[in-house]
Amino acid sequence: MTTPPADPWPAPRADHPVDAVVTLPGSKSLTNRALVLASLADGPSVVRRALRSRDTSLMAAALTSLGSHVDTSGEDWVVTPGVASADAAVDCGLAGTVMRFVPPVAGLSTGAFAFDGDPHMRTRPIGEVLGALRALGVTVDDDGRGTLPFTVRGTGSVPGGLVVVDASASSQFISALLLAGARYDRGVDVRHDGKPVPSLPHIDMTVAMLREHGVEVDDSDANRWSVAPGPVKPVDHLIEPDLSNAAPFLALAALSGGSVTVRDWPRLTTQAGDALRGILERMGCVVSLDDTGLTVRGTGELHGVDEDLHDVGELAPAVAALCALATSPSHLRGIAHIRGHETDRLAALATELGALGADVTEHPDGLSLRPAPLHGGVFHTYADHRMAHAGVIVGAAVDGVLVENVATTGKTFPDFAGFWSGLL
Ligand SMILES: O=C(O)C1=C[C@@H](OP(=O)(O)O)[C@@H](O)[C@H](O)C1
Ligand SMILES: C=C(OP(=O)(O)O)C(=O)O
Repeated sequence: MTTPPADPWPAPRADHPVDAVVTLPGSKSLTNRALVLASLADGPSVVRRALRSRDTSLMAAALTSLGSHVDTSGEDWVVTPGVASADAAVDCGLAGTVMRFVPPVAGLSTGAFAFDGDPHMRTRPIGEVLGALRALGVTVDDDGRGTLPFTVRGTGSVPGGLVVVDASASSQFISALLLAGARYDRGVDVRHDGKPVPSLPHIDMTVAMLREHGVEVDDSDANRWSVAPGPVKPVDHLIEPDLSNAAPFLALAALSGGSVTVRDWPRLTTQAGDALRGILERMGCVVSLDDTGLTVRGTGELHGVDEDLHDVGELAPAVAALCALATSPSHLRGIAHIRGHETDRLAALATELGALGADVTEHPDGLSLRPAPLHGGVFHTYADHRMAHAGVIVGAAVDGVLVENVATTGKTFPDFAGFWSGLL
């Protein structure tokens, strides 16, 4: 048992170039997709090197409530599909993947499944998924606000078919319908109608994993994804390290002028975090990928950048923190949708970086930052793991930064504070 970190937590300073080789925990997005697909398969699957964190434990518990057996006792999790024998409550915590991916699966189980989550989760959007499920033949009871709480009444089968959604608030709306769609009587044909869908690499990840499970997916037209009805083959997945959670560690090399290697960085991946390679290079780092992993070397230069992060919005908090330390202005664009993440990340970043002296302007769809001297103070996280990452990045470069509720990193990274301190 690790001791909980102090709250607020004095973020350790990197007062020397940090040289480290790190092995990071598995990807949240890959683990939770692997668990969902395993629960829909026609035999048991193994999820190797599963991420053990709050979001993935909530997913395992949710799928257990729907009748699957999920053995999480070892490093490799074993999922045996099944159907529920009783009504159940599903706790989504603050996990978008649980709130969006599980209701379409619940329609295939039998019983009344009552979904709820953390207080902030009741403000994150889900209405488009609930509307789509109704159009596909699933009964959903809610109060009409399009948020938690709601109840899915599963009957053991879902007619499926064509559905139109506006997924401009979250790519997870599309992934959710695709993941369960092969098990619907007519499959699903999902069309997006609205402003551009954010985080497209995450939909590509869904499609790639469905294909690994033998599911036929047609994504040849923009804004349309069609999943043919059919069985989901059991597959053993080896989970890659979480590349988005690599951001603070690579940032440490960038800001301290050191060198950090993240072991087992895949040469080919569907993870959005892979975009860090280009972003850090544009900020002035030397980046190389070899058989050991990805190495980022800080050069002593940290340039500002102009980045459209629409596809990789989950990187925005860490990138914004680095931009606040850069020696030239930055503009981060295309990320209005991250206002619907664990907190309104644009408002939270503007407030918290600003409180430490950053010259930051909040725009409807992004942030701009100009060089300014930073100082210590309390950095609030709003229960958002990636806000905590932003706080520790600034704290590594600036004296006296205290990160409130650093333990919120447990959403996707066990004992983050202990691991981080171990490098400094
Ligand atoms: O499907 C997924 O695993 C995710 C999709 C993205 O969500 P949005 O499309 O809501 O940005 C991403 O930001 C989130 O961290 C994980
Ligand atoms: C947006 C995120 O999470 P979630 O899966 O809860 O949407 C995130 O991890 O940055």
